[in-house]
Amino acid sequence: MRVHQRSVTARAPGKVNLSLHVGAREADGYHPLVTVFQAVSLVEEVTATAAPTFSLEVSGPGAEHVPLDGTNLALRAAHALAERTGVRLGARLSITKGIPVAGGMAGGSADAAATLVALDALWGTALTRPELLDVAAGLGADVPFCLQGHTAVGVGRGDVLTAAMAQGEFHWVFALRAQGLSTPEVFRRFDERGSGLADLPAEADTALMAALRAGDAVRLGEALSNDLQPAALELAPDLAGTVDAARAAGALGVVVSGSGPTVAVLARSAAHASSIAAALTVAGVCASAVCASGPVAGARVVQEHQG
Ligand SMILES: C[C@@](CO)(OP(=O)(O)O)[C@H](O)COP(=O)(O)OP(=O)(O)OC[C@H]1O[C@@H](n2ccc(N)nc2=O)[C@H](O)[C@@H]1O
Ligand SMILES: Nc1ncnc2c1ncn2[C@@H]1O[C@H](COP(=O)(O)OP(=O)(O)O)[C@@H](O)[C@H]1O
Repeated sequence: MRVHQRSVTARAPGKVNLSLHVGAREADGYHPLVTVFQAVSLVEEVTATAAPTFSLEVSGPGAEHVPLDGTNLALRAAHALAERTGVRLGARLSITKGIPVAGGMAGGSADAAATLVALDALWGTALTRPELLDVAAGLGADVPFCLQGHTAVGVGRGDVLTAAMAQGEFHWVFALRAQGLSTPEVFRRFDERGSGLADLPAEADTALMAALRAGDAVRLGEALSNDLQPAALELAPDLAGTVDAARAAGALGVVVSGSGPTVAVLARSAAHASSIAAALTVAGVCASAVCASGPVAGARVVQEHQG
């Protein structure tokens, strides 16, 4: 007889940094940031099933590049939640990837955020949002935003969040690169270039925040920026061709997402995004081009099975 265990499935979004200002490296190795995140409709799903010990399986695009050992962010999230709550239970975690691995879109962080939400429900630990955000911040700079979703300004390491006023739906094309970029390596190249010496702004760009409040995609496209982009382009010079091709295809704005190498391309509408994606694919300037929209909600439970 097959025994069905109780399980909970949670979904968490990837992100694009609409602007990313980076200051000089601090003693702890991290860089202070002023960034505006937008959560987008490329998502990860994590199913947590009751089990006496922890185990992990990963499927979907790029799954073969995801570590299955204790460094996996989903497993780290599970252990962090168990420690925080004193729970002595395990879980079988099954991740379905929809966010490019090592793509600058916070795929691993989304797995961690989805795992926290799924296990909080499965184990009945019922942490408050601030408590979950606190556990998330201990796992990585992007994890709190994957939990929160929508559009937000991030300062500190990018983990101190304030929700941003935004209206409307924005249409994106994400040009994916076959090989990812390592976030620490991009920050290292940023340091070598001496790029972090300019003063960090006190707050997020006024023009960008106004464009979000107005739901104005044209002005948002003009306001996109990323201090890590020159370092990412040095490490992956082929990205310059992707950026140029997206501009030539009529994009409202083009920016490397986070530490790259995914190139985020803002379009006027869903149909415009499809035509830009087709143009990038035909031009052969990326491994694939996927359409998505934002903002979307943060990590949340989407299904529960009672077992
Ligand atoms: C660059 C950004 C922009 O949103 O995103 P990604 O491109 O990774 O998606 C983030 O700052 C990345 O966040 P995340 O990937 O969660 O970083 P973590 O795991 O905490 O840190 C990985 C490494 O990145 C560097 N790091 C990260 C954040 C930060 N504010 N300063 C840093 O210098 C450090 O070298 C750190 O050891
Ligand atoms: N659950 C996970 N999914 C993807 N990558 C993970 C995961 N856990 C740990 N990693 C490691 O984190 C690195 C960064 O991956 P990812 O979060 O996808 O990209 P980025 O930090 O560029 O947004 C990967 O190369 C991988 O070694």
